[in-house]
Amino acid sequence: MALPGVHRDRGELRIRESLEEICTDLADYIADLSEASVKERGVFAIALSGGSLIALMGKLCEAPYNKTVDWAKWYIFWTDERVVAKNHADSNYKLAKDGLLSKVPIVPSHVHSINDSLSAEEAADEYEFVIRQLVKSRMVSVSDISDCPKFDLILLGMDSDGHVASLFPNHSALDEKDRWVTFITDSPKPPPERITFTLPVINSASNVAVVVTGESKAEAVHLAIDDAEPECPSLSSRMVQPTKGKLVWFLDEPAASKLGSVQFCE
Ligand SMILES: O=C1O[C@H](COP(=O)(O)O)[C@@H](O)[C@H](O)[C@H]1O
Repeated sequence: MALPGVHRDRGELRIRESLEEICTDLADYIADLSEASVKERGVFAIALSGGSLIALMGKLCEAPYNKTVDWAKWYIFWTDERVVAKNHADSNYKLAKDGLLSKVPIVPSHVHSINDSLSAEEAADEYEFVIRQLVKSRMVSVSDISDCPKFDLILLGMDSDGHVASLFPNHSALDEKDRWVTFITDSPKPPPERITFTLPVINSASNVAVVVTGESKAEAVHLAIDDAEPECPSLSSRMVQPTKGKLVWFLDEPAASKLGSVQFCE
């Protein structure tokens, strides 16, 4: 059963009973945004996360999406990446390639992953430079408020600690306001070295979707969406507040099970 609604100032909540429903709704959502962006701009600039998200995007590899989405117009980026070889089991690029990109007709030169031969700091700097070039060429739009890149869609997962991308609780990376891409070398979740979009970039997107499933994440979903609690850690998931863009949460019922008295706006 779908429980659509808009949580006051925390975006649209799409709570679904089954993973099957989430996968279908997510595929429709992405396909619709892709069509609208291609119609408006001629391209679709999408940033992927790793983790459970890629499997939840699996419907896009099937009919009708595999034949109806204009894949050649997609430009693909990562919201975060582990600083490991691209063929390493921990690589978000490998996860997406194996689970999605190898199954749809993406243009290889439109796939922008990090240079895995560099240090974390160098990889972050170079990734930001690549994005800056694509903003200059208007392949990626630019926010008229923050001068940050305005991705057409940023897809986030959220771990049970409430982090999105590689922006971990109480980490100094949460405070980064100037860089578009930063790096960490002390990730509490292995591997330790990662690059990540910063919050100004995430919050400059035209659309942000946070896709969260499973009861293990219910407390983090509550902390991310419901009214702030005293002593709540600094959670990047709570700081996802697009300046002008639209925020949508895709939740299964177990992940949404601890949401408080959600004030749905009609
Ligand atoms: O380490 C990471 O974790 C998050 C969440 O993963 P999930 O499996 O709990 O959905 C992921 O979004 C991020 O890209 C990844 O680097």
